[in-house]
Amino acid sequence: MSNSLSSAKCEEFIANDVTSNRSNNTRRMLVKEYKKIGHGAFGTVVQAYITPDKQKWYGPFAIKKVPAQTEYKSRELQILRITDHPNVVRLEYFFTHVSPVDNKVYQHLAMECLPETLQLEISRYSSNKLELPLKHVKLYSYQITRGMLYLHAFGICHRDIKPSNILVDPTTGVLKICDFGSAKKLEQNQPSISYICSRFYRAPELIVGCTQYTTQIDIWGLGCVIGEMLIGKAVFQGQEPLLQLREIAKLLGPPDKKFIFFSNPAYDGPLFSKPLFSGSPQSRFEKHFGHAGSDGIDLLMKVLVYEPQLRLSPRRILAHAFFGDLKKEEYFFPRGQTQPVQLPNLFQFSQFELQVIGEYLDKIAPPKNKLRNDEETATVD
Ligand SMILES: Nc1ncnc2c1ncn2[C@@H]1O[C@H](COP(=O)(O)OP(=O)(O)OP(=O)(O)O)[C@@H](O)[C@H]1O
Repeated sequence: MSNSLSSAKCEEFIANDVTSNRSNNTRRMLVKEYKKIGHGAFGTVVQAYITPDKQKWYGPFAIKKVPAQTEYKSRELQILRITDHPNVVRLEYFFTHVSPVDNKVYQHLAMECLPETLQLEISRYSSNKLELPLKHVKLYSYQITRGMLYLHAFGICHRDIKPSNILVDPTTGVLKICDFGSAKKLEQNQPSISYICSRFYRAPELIVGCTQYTTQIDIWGLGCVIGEMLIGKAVFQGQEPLLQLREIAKLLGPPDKKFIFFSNPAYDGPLFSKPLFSGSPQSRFEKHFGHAGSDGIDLLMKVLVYEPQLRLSPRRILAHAFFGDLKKEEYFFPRGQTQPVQLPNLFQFSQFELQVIGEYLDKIAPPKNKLRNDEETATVD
C-alpha cells in the first residue's frame, strides 16, 4: 500500500447509525481514519478505528466507502451480511455518512483488516526475481478454494477473482477473499451480464459473451491466480478484450467451435481456431508451470479448461493431490523468517462445509489422528 495512499487526507467524524453485523445493534460512534489503504473503481478503503465512548477503541478496520444507493454496490453489503467463513473477509460494522468533500452519501463497510493483498505478495517475490515458495502457493490456493466452496454452495459468484481482491497475512499464512462489489447470487436460467471480471482473469465463456454462466467462472479466475503465483505475472495478458481469447488459445490450444456456440450462439468475434503453437497443451503447461511439479500441472490442466462444466469443482480441487503436503505438515516458513510458524487451521470445517464436502472429506482432510486437537471436535460428528 503506497505512500501516496497513506499520505492522503484522513478524517475524524461522528457516525450516528453504526450497525454491528454481529449483534445487529445500532449506535453512535466516533470514527477515526488513520490512513488510506486502497482505492478502486467505485470508492476508497481507509484503515480506521471506531469508539462509542473515546475509551474503548475497536479496530483496526478496513472501511470501504462506496456511493450509497446504487443497486450495483448494495449487493456487496447484502452478501457480506450473510457470509461467515474463515476465508471470506468479515464485515464488522456498516453505516452511511455524508462526505464533507462532495456532500454525497457514502455506504461505509467496516471489515476486518488484513495487512496485504496477494498481488503485493506476488510482486514482492517477482520483483526480486524469486519464486513464491510452492508451500505458500499451496497454502493460498487451498484457502481461496475453500472460500469458493462456501460461496458457491450459496450460489454466490464473486465475479472478480484476481490477486488484488485476495487479502493475506504473510506472517500467519491466513487468506481471505474480499471485494464483493461485483458478486451476485446466480439463479438458474436467469441471465447475468457477461461484461464482468477483470480482463486477465475472465473465463473464456465471458469473453465470447455468455450470459448464462455459472460459478465456474470463479474457478477459471482461481486457475489464473494459481498460475500467477507460480510464474510471478498474469498468465493471460490480453492487450484488448478480444485478444484475451488469443492469449488463452496460446496455452490451451484453439477453442472448440461447440464451446463457442454453446456459450453464445451470436458470437461473431475472432475464433483463433488455428493452432498458434506446435506441441501438446501438456508440454506447454509443463514449460510454463514446471516449478509446480506434476501434481500442480495436473491441477492447472483440470482447472484452466474451456468448458465450464469440465472444470473441477471446489471440493474436487480441495481433494487434489497438489494439497497433500498441507495435510502432512503442520508448519511453514513465512517470508523472510527462519523460524517455522504453525499453519492456519485448514481442516476445521463447519457443519455446512461438511455437508457440501460430503464423501470427499476423506480425500480433503488428514486422517483423524493427524488433526490438531482443536480441530477434532469439529470434524468428528
Ligand atoms: N479488509 C481489507 N483489509 C485490508 N485491505 C483492504 C481490505 N479491503 C480492501 N482492501 C484494500 O483496498 C483495495 C480496494 O478494495 P476493493 O477491491 O474492495 O475496492 P474496489 O473499489 O471494488 O476496487 P476495484 O475496483 O479495484 O475492484 C484492495 O485491493 C486492498 O488493497
